[in-house]
Amino acid sequence: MFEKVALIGVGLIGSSLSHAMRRANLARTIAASARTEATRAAVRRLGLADEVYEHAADAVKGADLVILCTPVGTFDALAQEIAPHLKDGAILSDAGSVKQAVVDAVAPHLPPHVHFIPGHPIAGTEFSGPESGFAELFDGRWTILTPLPDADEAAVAKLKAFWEACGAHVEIMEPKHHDLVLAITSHLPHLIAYNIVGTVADLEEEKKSEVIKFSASGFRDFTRIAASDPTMWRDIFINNKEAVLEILGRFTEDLAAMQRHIRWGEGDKLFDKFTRTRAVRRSIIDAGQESPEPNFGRTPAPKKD
Ligand SMILES: NC(=O)C1=CN([C@@H]2O[C@H](COP(=O)(O)OP(=O)(O)OC[C@H]3O[C@@H](n4cnc5c(N)ncnc54)[C@H](O)[C@@H]3O)[C@@H](O)[C@H]2O)C=CC1
Ligand SMILES: O=C(O)C(=O)Cc1ccc(O)cc1
Repeated sequence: MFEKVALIGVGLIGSSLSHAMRRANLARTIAASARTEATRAAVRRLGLADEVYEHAADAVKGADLVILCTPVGTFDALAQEIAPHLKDGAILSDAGSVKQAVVDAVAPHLPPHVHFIPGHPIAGTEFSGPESGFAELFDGRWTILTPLPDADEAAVAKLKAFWEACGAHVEIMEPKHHDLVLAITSHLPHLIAYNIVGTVADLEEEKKSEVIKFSASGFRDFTRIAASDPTMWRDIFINNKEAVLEILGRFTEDLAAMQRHIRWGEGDKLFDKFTRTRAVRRSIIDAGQESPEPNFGRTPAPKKD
């Protein structure tokens, strides 16, 4: 599909993209850039790229498709660095979890001959780094593309075909709409997990060890999410401030209502709420968005010897 694809950053998403591209034979050459020698050594050892560079500017030379796979807070500087080196007609995309801030950070640096089409695979795990990726990560999951209004249709179609060949379903959205949807479905749950596990982390030692000893699966599920990469999630909240604060406002109102129901013994109100939430779970399962196998698509494939 592409002569040369450049992956900037080879963590969970970059390495999974490499595996998915190899699986479907989507690139004749995969180039990658990674800042540290340790990551570059892992990339070579795992065969994740044919060309490995320290600097993004070197990796993008001659690439038909470039995908930024680093935390979103790095995109502004990276776009500045690579802009002069991008090939005529190259597609530049990304995997960042927020979209309007990415458009604002990247687009101003780009020359007109580059097709910038932001993207976001709604697939991941709490693991990071080049060893954590696997080819099946995107299978049956959504990737959202947020092209600008004047985007080249052929380039959008090509990037869509690329993600489909990586196993994903593709949807096109406005960046701001994406950010609001993801604030609800992904960013708020992560914030809640960081908060609940943070509350436990701040308990005095004796209580904390009891929580760990007797932790039920509900709390364990939160610890999985709260183990996600701190840099990545710091950048997501800082760059999706408006939508996260909007949805957090609603969340705190609903939480206060539940607090009231408990205080006043309004069991019927709690029962109604829990009945409605159960229906949401049901509809996710019916829509095929949750596999019967626990944590499918969120845990890495077993390591091969
Ligand atoms: N982890 C997840 O579940 C998902 C993450 N994303 C998005 O994909 C992007 C990548 O995330 P992951 O692969 O999970 O992260 P990761 O932490 O596994 O990998 C990121 C890589 O970028 C490198 N990096 C960091 N700063 C850099 C810089 N200034 N210049 C060059 N390289 C730098 C890191 O060393 C690391 O190798 C993020 O923007 C994230 O929001 C999207 C969907 C799911
Ligand atoms: O591991 C989980 O539960 C996730 O929610 C993974 C994830 C993290 C960030 C994204 O932008 C998309 C998916």
